[in-house]
Amino acid sequence: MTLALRDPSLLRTQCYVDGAFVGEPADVVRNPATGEELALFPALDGAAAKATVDAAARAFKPWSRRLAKERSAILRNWFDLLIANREDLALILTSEQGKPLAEALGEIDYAASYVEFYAEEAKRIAGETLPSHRADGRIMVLRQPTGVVAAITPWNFPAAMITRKVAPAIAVGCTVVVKPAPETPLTSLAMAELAQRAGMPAGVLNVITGPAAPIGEVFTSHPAIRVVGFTGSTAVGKLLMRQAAGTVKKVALELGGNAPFIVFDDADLDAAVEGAIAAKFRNMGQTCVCANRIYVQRGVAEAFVEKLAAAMGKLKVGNGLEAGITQGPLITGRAVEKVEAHIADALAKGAQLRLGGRRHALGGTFFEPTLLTGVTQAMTVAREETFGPVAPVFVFDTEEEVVAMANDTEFGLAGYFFSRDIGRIFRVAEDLEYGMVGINSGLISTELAPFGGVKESGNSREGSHHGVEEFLEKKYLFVGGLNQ
Ligand SMILES: NC(=O)C1=CN([C@@H]2O[C@H](COP(=O)(O)OP(=O)(O)OC[C@H]3O[C@@H](n4cnc5c(N)ncnc54)[C@H](OP(=O)(O)O)[C@@H]3O)[C@@H](O)[C@H]2O)C=CC1
Ligand SMILES: O=C(O)CCCC(=O)O
Repeated sequence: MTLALRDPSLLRTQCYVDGAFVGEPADVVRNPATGEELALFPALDGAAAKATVDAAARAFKPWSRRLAKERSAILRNWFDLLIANREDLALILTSEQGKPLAEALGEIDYAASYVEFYAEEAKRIAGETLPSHRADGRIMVLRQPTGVVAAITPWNFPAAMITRKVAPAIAVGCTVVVKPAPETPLTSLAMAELAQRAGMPAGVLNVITGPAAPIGEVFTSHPAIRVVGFTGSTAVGKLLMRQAAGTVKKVALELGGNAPFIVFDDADLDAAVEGAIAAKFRNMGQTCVCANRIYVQRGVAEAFVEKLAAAMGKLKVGNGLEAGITQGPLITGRAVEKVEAHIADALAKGAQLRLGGRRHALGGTFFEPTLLTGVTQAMTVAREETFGPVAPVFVFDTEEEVVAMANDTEFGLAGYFFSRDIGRIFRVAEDLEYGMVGINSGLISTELAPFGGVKESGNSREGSHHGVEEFLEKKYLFVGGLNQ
């Protein structure tokens, strides 16, 4: 299949290593909406991954010694090119990932916003002086780039999950090797092409594709790598953490969620429904911050469910490249099977099906937006991330009860609630064991805020001024002998 790109040279199908596009065609990337083959891309082995890390290690010293203002200018050029090419990038993204084109354009803008933010932040990395314990001495703290960073990213946000790791790392003087998900390599390679055009020196940003296990092994054992950044499943995050222990690397994890979405009886129900649609059905429910459990207070439960069903009835499933589509395909057949298993488990344990529940008539991996009621904590949907278009509604009576249910999970990424009671807003916000809480909003993502989780959902923050911390070491200098 050929994509109607304004700039066909953005369709890169080789890895980007040390400033050159390399590698032989091996694996297929397909359009999940049509099953069509889009391109072949390389499968680099562990030795090639090691050589790429070596190149990034060679590039580290010169890059870290460049003036912050120079690094900033190159990132700004990259941002400008990402925006100038947003239509082409979005077309590539929708073609390999499936999300509707309007959402893909939104993701490119979102991805670019991290590059813009950290281009600015590059110039604001300040150290400090501290009161000294000796009259003849001074204490200074330098903040220096950690070294080479490895980034392993998922298919659900093929652009934004890369820039929010790569941009802060490069801004402070680190160099980076990225392994994108095999479902979505083309967006990352197009972004690498634009980084090269932006003037990023060879070795500063590298993108390699290939089997995860040997590449992950190199990333977690190579002595030059100081930080491993990962967004993906909790199981793989734990594996990487174990592997990285051998060389005591920093491991910055952004893992799975099980987001509660709570509607109190004092909420604005229309706003809550709008928020639920945004939080549940963005990217077909394939987002780690997607609402996974919808808790509604008994007095408003039926009214909320009716309004939610009406809003879900307006969602339009289809090929994301067609006008008016709001729900693309799921990423793989495996993802469809997980959604089906969660629905079957809920129905077997007494839930009622209000809407959907089946594969969509379009076939492939398209799935009907599904509404379940009568859901309980005993069902799989209460415990595991569905990562699909299933809205399970639980009913609760009291604030204490719902906070306990919301926190009854090993995950702690995002939570949401709708209420107009100011006392409740602060009580519940403080009691929810989550890294991020959306209050009267179903959308919380922005480059301006620290994104990340607690418990088994992760251990780092991406975005805002906090997002550089993973990539900086503090070095303490003591200067003595000053009063002699
Ligand atoms: N937090 C989030 O945003 C995401 C959460 N998930 C959750 O995970 C579930 C499964 O999705 P899935 O795509 O399989 O997630 P994975 O965690 O398996 O994949 C995410 C990334 O990790 C890589 N990876 C897998 N195994 C290893 C390894 N041994 N060493 C290094 N890298 C590795 C993958 O590469 P490869 O595909 O080549 O194995 C991919 O690039 C979803 O249903 C969802 O619940 C998934 C994606 C994103
Ligand atoms: O699912 C994810 O990990 C990506 C989160 C997208 C966002 O930043 O909102």
